[in-house]
Amino acid sequence: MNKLKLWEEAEAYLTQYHQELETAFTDFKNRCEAVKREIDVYGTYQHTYDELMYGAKLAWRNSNRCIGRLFWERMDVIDARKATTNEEVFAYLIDHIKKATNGGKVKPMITIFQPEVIQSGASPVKIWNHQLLRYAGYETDEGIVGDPASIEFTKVCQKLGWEGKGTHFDLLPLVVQVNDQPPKWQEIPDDVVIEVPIQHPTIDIFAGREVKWYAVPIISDMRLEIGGLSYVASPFNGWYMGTEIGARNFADEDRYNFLPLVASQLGLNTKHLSTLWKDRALVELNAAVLSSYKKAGVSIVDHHTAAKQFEIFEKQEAKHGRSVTGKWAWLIPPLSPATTHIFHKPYDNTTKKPNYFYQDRFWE
Ligand code: HEM
Ligand SMILES: N=C(Nc1cccc(CNC[C@@H]2CCCN2)c1)c1cccs1
Repeated sequence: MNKLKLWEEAEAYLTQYHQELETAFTDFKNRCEAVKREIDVYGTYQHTYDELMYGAKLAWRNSNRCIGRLFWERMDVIDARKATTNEEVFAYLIDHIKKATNGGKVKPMITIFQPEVIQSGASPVKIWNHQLLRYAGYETDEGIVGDPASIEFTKVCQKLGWEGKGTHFDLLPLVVQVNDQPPKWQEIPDDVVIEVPIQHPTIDIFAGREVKWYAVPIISDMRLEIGGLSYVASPFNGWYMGTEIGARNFADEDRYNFLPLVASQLGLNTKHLSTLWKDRALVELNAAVLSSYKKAGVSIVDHHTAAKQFEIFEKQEAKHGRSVTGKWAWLIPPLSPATTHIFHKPYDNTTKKPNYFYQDRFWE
């Protein structure tokens, strides 16, 4: 990005920042002058902590695929821009897992490392994980063990020297890279992770198998763009919506594929699709996920409540004269979508900035 483009992006963000926070006009003008000069001299600029914090929250508010945006203003923002070594990065990541887990009362949080260097496009800190907590996947002679979605990344970790136990629920190591040196990996200490045993309240739906899932989803491979600056390592978490686990991670045929087992434990006739055995199994599986998290005292939201919260978000935004953008196909939940208001209306999928974006995998 050249200096002029960067200034245009910076000015657009500073304008929104000062307008929404209703700061004094002179403060806005002085800040613009300072940033303009900084870009002119250094080819880049530094956000103040407040600009960084508000930008991360706006990026969440602008995330078209997110149903959880009602709480966009309530997020802890950790400034990790001074971290430069692998050890410092690992420490921030483990601290993030600990603080966000908060004993089960999950706190939305983001940890923001140094931005990409505008001139060279180099990124000083890279996180190779898709999520800080995720289970390994292995291809074995007896078939796939663990999470099929992790098979490729698990091989990368094994090439780096990591060895998993080979169970269906092996937490992958953290893999980070600084200044394009070779990546380093580190196991996550057991005591900072909460995992939830998944059981149905009344039926043995997994036929005695130990099934669990981790408490906190922490996305660590997206790029946070604020005012022209790209924070390529900015892991963020919320809490889970039950269907993510019960209707996708456990139900997809190319994930844990538990529906046939659950249906058979429910005594359903799986010979004909028309018996709706998949639908009955899905409901019991999702009920089991929600009741298990609740029993464990770990935050989770059901898809009906989440849709109601999103409706309040839409009304709140309208009251502030702001348009809500969204991606319909992602906002509707994968279970009983038409029972939510979202299904019955269109959404404008325009991309506003600041926002979170996909970026190329650092390990391919
Ligand atoms: C607080 C509770 C939250 C809930 C219940 C929630 C729920 C969800 C769900 C269900 C999805 C769809 C995920 C999928 O289908 O794979 C999603 C997507 C997304 N959420 Fe949220 N969210 C929450 C907080 C956050 C926070 C704190 C951020 C960032 C600061 C965020 C940013 C996003 C983004 C960027 C996506 C799209 C991801 C992609 O395109 O792969 N969400 N959210
Ligand atoms: N509840 C959450 N779920 C979530 C949010 C964003 C992205 C993801 C992972 N999405 C990718 C998966 C894999 C393909 C389709 N879904 C999960 C949150 C994760 C981080 C903050 S909220």
